[in-house]
Amino acid sequence: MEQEIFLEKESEALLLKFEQIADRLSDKGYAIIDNFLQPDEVRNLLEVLQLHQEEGTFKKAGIGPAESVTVNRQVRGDFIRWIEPSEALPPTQVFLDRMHEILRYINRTCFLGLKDFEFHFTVYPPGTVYQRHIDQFRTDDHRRLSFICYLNEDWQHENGGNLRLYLPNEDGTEEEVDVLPIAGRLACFRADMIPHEVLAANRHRYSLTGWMLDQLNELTFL
Ligand SMILES: O=C(O)CCC(=O)C(=O)O
Ligand SMILES: [Fe+2]
Repeated sequence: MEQEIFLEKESEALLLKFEQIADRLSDKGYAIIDNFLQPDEVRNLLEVLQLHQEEGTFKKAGIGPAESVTVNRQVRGDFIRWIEPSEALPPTQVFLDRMHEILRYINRTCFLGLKDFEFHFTVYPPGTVYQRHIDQFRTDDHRRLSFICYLNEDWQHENGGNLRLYLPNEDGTEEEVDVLPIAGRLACFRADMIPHEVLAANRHRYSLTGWMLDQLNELTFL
């Protein structure tokens, strides 16, 4: 009985978060939601991330075949490990299920016609950055919304590593919003509209990064 009441409260709280995501995305083009992941979910996902590190399945992230490795490293210093849903470990599956729920909620409320998503685990070693960019960099790109969930326990301002969003004003100027990558926090934004960058941190910076797509995932490589 108590468990049921607890679950009800949990799903109410989650629904409230989905509402906030949808409202803020349509209103301002971005949303920052705290406690999107509970501390135990963060811990479990960190364990999976560590497991993937031990397996050696993280790869240096790329920015396109034309770039040289050195240029690439200056532009983007993270290591990534794509999630294959059919092979996801239980904590990752819980996370993917939540993303499915969000996708359905956003489609009901925002009419974006989202069809699928893709996510990877991400590690930024100390001192690495991702320079200013937009996630939907080509017109035939199917990324509509960017989602980042941070997994950094006990992260302080002194640790750096902010996500910096550049919000376009109507008069052509920009407003900067800095987001500290604290555990459980979700940052999401319009992939086609909002330039952003990752600033250097003095600790390893862990996250799950992904995109809501307007086409089924397996087709995006065609
Ligand atoms: O980790 C972040 O805060 C943002 C990552 C990012 O911009 C990207 O992977 O495209
Ligand atoms: Fe990005």
